[in-house]
Amino acid sequence: QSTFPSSTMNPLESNRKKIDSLDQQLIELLGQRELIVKEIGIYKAKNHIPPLQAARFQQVLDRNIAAGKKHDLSPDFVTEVFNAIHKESLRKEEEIKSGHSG
Ligand SMILES: O=C(O)C(=O)C[C@]1(C(=O)O)C=C[C@@H](O)C=C1
Repeated sequence: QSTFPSSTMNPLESNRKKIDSLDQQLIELLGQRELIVKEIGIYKAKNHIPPLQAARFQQVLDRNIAAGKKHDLSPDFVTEVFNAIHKESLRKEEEIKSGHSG
């Protein structure tokens, strides 16, 4: 096994640090997105607009599949991630609509 200067991390450790930082950013961004979804949910509930907006979600998906390709992310992967995000958006907006959102 190769050794590294004691002052520096080995590549596994340093790459795991990078992943930890990126994961933290992902969570923060998802939290920010979710806050906006809550605002949309309140607006929709007040204005009798259904949570599910299939055409809008298709646009979101298409745009992010295209963006993902530039970063070497497969369309299947981007679709899975955004389906999961969308599912949570709908759960939140339905909760707000039913008045059980606290
Ligand atoms: O754009 C909306 O109407 C939203 O509520 C946001 C959002 C999303 O998470 O992107 C969520 C639910 C809709 O089906 C479409 C899109």
